[in-house]
Amino acid sequence: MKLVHVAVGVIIQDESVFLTRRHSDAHQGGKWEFPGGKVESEETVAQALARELKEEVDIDILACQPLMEINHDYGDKQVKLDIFIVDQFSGEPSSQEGNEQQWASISKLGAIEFPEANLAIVEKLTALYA
Ligand SMILES: Nc1nc2c([nH]c(=O)n2[C@H]2C[C@H](O)[C@@H](COP(=O)(O)OP(=O)(O)OP(=O)(O)O)O2)c(=O)[nH]1
Ligand SMILES: [Mg+2]
Repeated sequence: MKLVHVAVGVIIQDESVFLTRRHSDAHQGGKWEFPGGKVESEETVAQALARELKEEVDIDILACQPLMEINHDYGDKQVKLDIFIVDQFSGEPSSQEGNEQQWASISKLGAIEFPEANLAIVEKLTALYA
């Protein structure tokens, strides 16, 4: 089974979070996600998070805090998500890879289609911020 370690950034501003939509042909395609991606072998999780958020949404992280870690088995792929709250950054997040994007109110995250592993993230964000 393929195991992937993923750094994930919950970019928060004014009680909303920044989401991008996964390409339809990607794993979990078409679903909304928090920007992020695979931790490369020579990187720390923090380095991977900074690199992915720069590449995918063109922001520089000024401060982040660990939120939670989720291990999830999709059947075809096992993921370990290392999730961080990113509440201080420079630049305005904007999808660099042509994906759809949106700022979504934390109180309305329950209505958005995420990959299954994200359910626990939505629950925690709702409890903390909504
Ligand atoms: N970025 C991100 N990935 C998520 C979330 N929820 C979730 O299950 N995943 C899964 C989907 C993918 O299997 C994996 C992320 O891997 P990825 O393929 O997007 O990694 P990457 O950005 O490095 O992209 P690439 O190497 O394929 O170009 O984690 C989420 O909220 N954000
Ligand atoms: Mg990615």
